[in-house]
Order: sequence, then structure tokens, then C-alpha cells
Amino acid sequence: MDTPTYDDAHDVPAESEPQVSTDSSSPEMPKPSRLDDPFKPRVGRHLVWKDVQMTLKKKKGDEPQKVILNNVWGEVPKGQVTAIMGPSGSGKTSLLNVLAGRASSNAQISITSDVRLSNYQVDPTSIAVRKRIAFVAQDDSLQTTATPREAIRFSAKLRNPRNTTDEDVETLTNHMLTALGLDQCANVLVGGALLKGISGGERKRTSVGVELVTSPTLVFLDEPTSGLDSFNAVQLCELLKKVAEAGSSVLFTIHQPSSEIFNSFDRLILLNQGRVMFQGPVAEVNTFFEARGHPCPPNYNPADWIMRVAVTNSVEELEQSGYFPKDHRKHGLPQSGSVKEALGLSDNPHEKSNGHKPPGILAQSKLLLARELKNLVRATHALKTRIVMTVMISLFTGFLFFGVADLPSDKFINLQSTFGALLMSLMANVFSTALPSLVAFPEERPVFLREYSTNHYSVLSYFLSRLFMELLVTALQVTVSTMITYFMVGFNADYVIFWTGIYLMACASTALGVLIGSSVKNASVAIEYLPAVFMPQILFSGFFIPPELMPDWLSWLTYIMPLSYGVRLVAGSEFDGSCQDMISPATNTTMNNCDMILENINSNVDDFWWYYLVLLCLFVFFRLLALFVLERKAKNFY
Ligand SMILES: Nc1ncnc2c1ncn2[C@@H]1O[C@H](COP(=O)(O)OP(=O)(O)OP(=O)(O)O)[C@@H](O)[C@H]1O
Repeated sequence: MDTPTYDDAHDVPAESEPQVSTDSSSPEMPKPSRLDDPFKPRVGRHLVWKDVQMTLKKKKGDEPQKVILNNVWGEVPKGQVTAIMGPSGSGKTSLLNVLAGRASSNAQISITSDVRLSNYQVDPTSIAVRKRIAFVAQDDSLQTTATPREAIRFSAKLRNPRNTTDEDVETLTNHMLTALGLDQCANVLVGGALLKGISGGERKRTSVGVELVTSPTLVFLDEPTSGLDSFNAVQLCELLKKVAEAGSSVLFTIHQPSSEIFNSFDRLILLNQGRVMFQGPVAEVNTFFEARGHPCPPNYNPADWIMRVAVTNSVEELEQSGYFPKDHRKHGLPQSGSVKEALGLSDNPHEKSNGHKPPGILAQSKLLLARELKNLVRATHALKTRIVMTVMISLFTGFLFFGVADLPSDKFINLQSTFGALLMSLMANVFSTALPSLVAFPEERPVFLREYSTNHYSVLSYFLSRLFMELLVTALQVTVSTMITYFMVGFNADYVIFWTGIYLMACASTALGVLIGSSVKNASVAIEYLPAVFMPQILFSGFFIPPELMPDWLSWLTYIMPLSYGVRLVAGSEFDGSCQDMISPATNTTMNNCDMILENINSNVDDFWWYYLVLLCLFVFFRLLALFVLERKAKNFY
């Protein structure tokens, strides 16, 4: 059999693929279709790649480089299903990740590739391209507190044109659930490690539904049939076939498919040790192997057979037999143009109309917030733990310092105890509000990155919805805490100043926690950074050592610590005018214990507005910095 070539493998000439016509009567344009049809026709894109090289960089000078992908070439014609097979470790996932822009060169790995979409050269790692690819990873990263119906509906609402009505979204969701065989578990929570939910196979199908509900042009899936029984695996492959028939280019990796599934593929890419052992139509597999001395025995699953040949023969033997065909396709010069042109968006008159655009930032934030609220109500254990801990710590503080603020102020020890109670209340609020924020983003990170990179919403919408939720939960927590300590300790501070001072300080500390949480990869690393949020606040807040006594190069830190402004506000309100002047027996001069405390912590009632403003600025500053970090991370990582 001849080596499959780019020219004969599909329906477009090698030099340049015809442009999608702007004439809506052209056969290239999808026919007008119902918005609620998940298999509505779409304009396909022909994906071609060559010279894909992925190498692990050398650690030591004399160590040989490990080549993960070696000159890999191939294509996914529009309207066809292409499967990548190969022994374990042959590079299937690596190839899929490179093509889907989920892998890029870094300190350990070097990746080079020539990827073309309808003969436009594209960089798959660019977020504009990634956002157009429906990608289902091996690990499902779904919101654990959503049901399959909600997960699919959420994706359909956010990723379909804004003129899609709620009724269309509902019908689309129902079609997708039925097509995936998810009707029976449609309203059961997805679940996760701490929450019992649907099965692994159902979770996998939900992930597929979340991606397919947008009628994508390019669909990439990493082992979509893993964890599925044979019936569901066949059903899923039939569904992918329908998606391809609608015009999409479908590419997925698969392990040991049954012969029924194998024969349903249009094309196959067989990788072996990072190289292309076979690439072409599935119908040609048997002839290709037969011509090289490995005819598939009768009644043998061809998928098992080719894997057996790949595993039981050395690469050298296979090479001598004529496997590992060279890439003889003629590509011609790539067309130059923007990503929009490569994706055919600039040619589609619908794309330009406002109604065709996906929902805007406000609509995205609203949907995200609704999901967050649902999450809060369903994952009550997290909220309950937070509130129970707050109540316990506040009660401890309340019992320990019970009524001390009502004791006579002429004894310094009484004032010292009241100041201690204030500090405890402030620090407890810093700890109990900032800690959950520190770990919240790393915990949500996989879901956020999947959704962001598949064009569900903007970073700003996500950020705004999280911000609103945190402000709400922090307010609840601070109210519970202050109600207990304020009345048990018997503070004399104005309650409004007491609450607002602690609340603003907690918000600013939370913002610092979010900044650190956004910068790290997972919750356990975030926990390691815990002292970085708390220790500087305690050390530099000015109540252990005033800024005047700190080394000059460190003293400025006092001015960016939320706790130091929180102390000045609540202690200012508590002690201002609370003590009577006394005559010092040692110096025979007038002294005022309350004024001494306020002087030590640099608190001045006339500057309260300034403390509020600084807390607000710190909150905004840390939040904006976190937004910037999140935006960069979201664009550069997956
Ligand atoms: N980031 C990485 N760092 C180090 N090695 C890597 C990295 N990515 C891939 N590899 C190595 O490259 C090889 C191919 O990995 P890949 O996951 O692509 O294989 P696969 O064919 O998908 O395997 P499986 O079928 O077992 O999932 C493996 O040996 C793997 O260890």
C-alpha cells in the first residue's frame, strides 16, 4: 500500500484550502439550523500537522535527550473521526496535548511543531485557538456540587450565542443528556472525593457533553472511552461520529477499542515510541499490515492485532518491514491571516452580529454567581465548618476575657487585658477568613482552568463572582464573631467601627490570601504559604514593636499590613476618652493610660477615615494584583 498522503487523504487541494465563502447559499456554509440541535451542521476545519517534536531537555551534559514525539505528522480532516492508538508511553496524550495547545516548551521540555488549520499556520498554545477547541482531558474536572444537567446547561448557556433562548438551552441540554445516556443520573450530583456522586463513566460522559453542547469545530478527547462499559463506549463513539458528520474534526486517543469501535473510526494514527507507525484511513490498515508481513488473522480484532505487532517487534524490525512511513504530503506555503481567519470566524456573517456573540461579562458573572451560591448551599460542610470554628474561637476569646473591658481603667493591667482581647478578636478574624480564601482558588483551579481555556467565561467574570461570594461569607463570619466577642468581653468601642474595622481588615487580608492562592498550583502548596500571610501581619503591625524601633529598611512594612490598621481603628474606638488622667507617682506628671496605648500603636481618632481608606486601597491593590496573576496563569498554563 502507498504511504497515505495529504493530497489523497481528504477532499481539499494541498496548496491551499478554499476559503469559506461569505455567500450563505454556498455549500460550505452550514444550512440554517435550530439552535437547540447539538448536531447542527457546522463549517469544518481541516487540521494538519508536521514536524511535531517533543524532547525532554538534558539534565546532565552526558545524559541522552529523551524524545517523546519524533517528527510526528498527521491530519484530522473535517467531518471525520480520527483515533490515536499506540502502546502505553508511545506519546498519544503528548501529541493530543501539543495539538490542543495544552503543552508548551518550558524548562524541562522543548516542543516544536507546524500546525495548520485549513492551511493557516496557527499556534495551538495561543489562547484564541485553545478557546475554539473542545477538549476533554483524561481527568474530569467538573464542579462537584453540580448535576450533569446543570454542568451541561451551564456550558450551553455560556458558550452558545447570546440569542439562544432559555428554552433552546433546555432542549439542547435534554438532547445531549439523552444522546449520552445520562437521563437517569441527570439530577444527581457529580460528586468527588468528599461527596458521593455519579459513577466515573457517567462523569466522563458529562465532561464530553459539556464540550459537545457548543457545536465545536474541533473536538479533542483524551481516552473518552476509559471507564466506560462496552455498550456505553460504543454509544459514545457513535455520538462522536454524529458530531463529525455534522462537520467537526474529531480526534481522540484510545486504548484497545473493540473491533466494532475500531471499524467506526475514519482514520487512525498509530504511534510507537513517539513515531508514526501508521497513519491513514482505517479501511487501509489491514492491507498496510498485510503488505509488511503481518496479516491480521481471521476473527481477530484488528485493534488488538496492530497493538500486538507494535509491542512484540522492535522498532528496527518494524522499520525494516516498511512501517513508519515518511511524510510525503505537499503542504505548500501556509496562508497568512489571523486566528479568526484560520478558524473561519471572519467569513461567517453570523459571527459579526451581536446576537451571535457569547454572553457578556455581566451575564457570565451572574451565571457564575448563581453556581457559587448553589455550591455554597450544597457543600454546606465547608460553610458549617467555617461558622462552627468562628463560634468556637469567639466563645473561647469571650470566656477568657469575659467582662474585662468593663473593669476600671485606672489599673493598667485591666487595659492591657482589654487590648489583648481586641488583638485576639482581630487575629482570629484574619486567620478564619484568609485561610479559606488562600486554599479556595487552588482547589477550584482545575475546574477554572478547564472552563477558562474552553471559553466558558473571562477571568474578570470569574473573579467578580468569587469576590462577591467572599465579601458575603466574610461579612457573615465577621458578624458572628463580633456579636459574640463584643458583648462577652464588654467592649466599649462603637460597634459600627468595631465591625467595619474588622470587616475591612479581614477583606484586605483575604485579598492577600487570594493573591497567594492564585499564584500557586495546589492547596497543599498554598497551605505552605500560610505563615507568609499571617506572620508579617503579626510582626509588623506595631503592637509588639513600634515602627520607630524597627530597622528602617523593614519599618515600611507596617504601612501595608491590614492588621495594623484594624488595630488602630478598633483600639482607637475602644480607648479614646475611656481613661481619666492620673498623676504618675514616679514623675509627678499627668498621664493617661488609654492615650499611652493609642500612642504606642500610632492610633489617632482624627485619622480614622485615613485608616479606612488605606484598608480599602490594600484590598483593591491585592485583588487587582491577584487578577493580574490569575489572568497570566490562565493564559499560560493548563
Ligand atoms: N512532562 C513530562 N515530563 C517527563 N516525561 C514526560 C512528560 N510528558 C510525557 N512524558 C513521557 O513521555 C512518554 C509518553 O507519554 P504519554 O503520556 O504521551 O504516553 P501515552 O501514549 O499517552 O501513554 P498511556 O497510554 O500510558 O497514557 C512517557 O514515557 C512519559 O513518561
